[in-house]
Amino acid sequence: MRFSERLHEKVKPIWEQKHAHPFVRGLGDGTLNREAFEFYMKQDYVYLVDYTKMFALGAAKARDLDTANWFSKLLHETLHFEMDLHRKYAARFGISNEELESTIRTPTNIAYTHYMLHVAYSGTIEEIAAAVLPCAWGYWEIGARLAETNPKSLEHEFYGDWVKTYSSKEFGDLAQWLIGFIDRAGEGKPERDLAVLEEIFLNTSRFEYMFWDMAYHGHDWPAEIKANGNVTQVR
Ligand SMILES: Cc1ncc(CN)c(N)n1
Repeated sequence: MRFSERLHEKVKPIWEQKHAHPFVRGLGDGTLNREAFEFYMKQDYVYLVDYTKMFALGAAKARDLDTANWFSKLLHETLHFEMDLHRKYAARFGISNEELESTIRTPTNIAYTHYMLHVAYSGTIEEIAAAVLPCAWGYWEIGARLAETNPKSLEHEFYGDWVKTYSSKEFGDLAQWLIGFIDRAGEGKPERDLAVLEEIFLNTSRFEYMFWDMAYHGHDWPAEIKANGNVTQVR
C-alpha cells in the first residue's frame, strides 16, 4: 500500500464528514448563505497568506532542486491562481484587497495556521508536506466530487467559480505532485517516522473540518472583545 493510501484510509471518516458538511453541500447545490460564504472567503484569504509560507519554508528545506522548484510553484500558484479567486469574490462583495488582507483571524483560523507553521518551522520537508496535504488534496477531492456528482454546480452563477477552481486540472496537478512526494517520502521509513507524519496529517485533516464548521456557524471572537484593541497584523 502506498503511504498516501494509508493516510487516506486513516482520515476517511473525517474527510467524509467534510463532504457531508452543510457548508460544502451548500456550495454544491447553491443553497449556501452568502453571508456565510463572505465570512469564509475573508477568513480563507488570511489563512492562505499563512499557507503560502508553508511552501516558502518547504522550498527552503528541500533537499533537491526539483523539490524546491515544486514548492516554489505551489507558492506561486497559491498567491496568484487560488488567491485571485478570493480577490474576485471580494470584489463582488464590494470588499477591497486592503480590507481583505486586514481580516481579523478567528480563533480556529489562528489555531490551524499556527499549528501548521509550527510544524514547518521546526520540522522536515516531509512533515511540511504531511501538514499541507489535507489542504491541497482535500480541496481537490471536494471540488472534484462536487463537479462529478452535481455537474450543474460548475455552472452556478455564484459558487460555480469556486467549484471550477478546486476541480480544475491545474489545482489537481499540484495536489497530485504532493501525493507523489509523500509516497516517495514514506518509502523505507521506519514506522515511528511514518507515525509522526500520520499524526500531522490527521491533525490538519481535523482542522480542515473545523474550518468549514467555523465558517458555517460564524464562530469568531466574542463581539465584546473583538471590538477592542484591533491592531494591524503583528507577526
Ligand atoms: C482552510 C483551507 N484549506 C485548504 C485550502 C486549499 N488551499 C484552502 N483554500 N483553505
